Amino acid sequence: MASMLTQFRQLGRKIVAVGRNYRAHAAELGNPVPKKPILFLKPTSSYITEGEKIRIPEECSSLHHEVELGIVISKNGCRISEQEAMNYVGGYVLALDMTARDFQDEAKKKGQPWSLAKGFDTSCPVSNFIDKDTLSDPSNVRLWLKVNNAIKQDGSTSDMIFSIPYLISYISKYFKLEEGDVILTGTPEGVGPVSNGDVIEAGLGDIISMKFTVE
Ligand SMILES: O=C([O-])CC(=O)C(=O)O
Ligand SMILES: [Mg+2]
Repeated sequence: MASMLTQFRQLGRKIVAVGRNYRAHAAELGNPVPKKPILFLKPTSSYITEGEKIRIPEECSSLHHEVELGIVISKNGCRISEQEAMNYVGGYVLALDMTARDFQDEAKKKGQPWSLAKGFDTSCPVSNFIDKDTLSDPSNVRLWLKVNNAIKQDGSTSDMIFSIPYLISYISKYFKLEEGDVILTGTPEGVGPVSNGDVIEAGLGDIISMKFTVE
């Protein structure tokens, strides 16, 4: 189970993240609903696994949690059709797209990239690898997140604007997808700040849960 995770870390494959894929999350930050997927990359050096701590980046005053379903790609492909897309899914991973919201707000205002806001060390905590068969319907699964035991995010992947097959097809028009790549599919509403000492617990239905401490 964990071997695939170790493998995608060692391969150093890319993390392609999708922004604003849930209407309610776009709305809560005052952003328009996108007509096309918004894509950004996180470096593989941002991965951490349970036992490692989330570190608030230097000079960040608003570190936000975003719980997301991650798709792990099983084979290389370009220009994958929507019909073929699910054949490229090797499994799933529960992920946090930790975001330095103040950095992102500043970047948005200045028309600058989000790399620092989204790609700093420890910004991509992930669960153990989830086998494809364990998650029979990725298009309808609960995503939840608690901070210090208080529920903050409680959504369903059924509210995604762009479906998993659509995202795989769209992304692969521009980026070659490779074995071990991870696609982060966006966060539902309820994002918010965390502080030093907070414990973040997140889960995918009752299939998997994970815990990370902010330090
Ligand atoms: O920072 C944002 O709001 C965009 C994003 O990653 C998401 O919607 O998951
Ligand atoms: Mg996100």
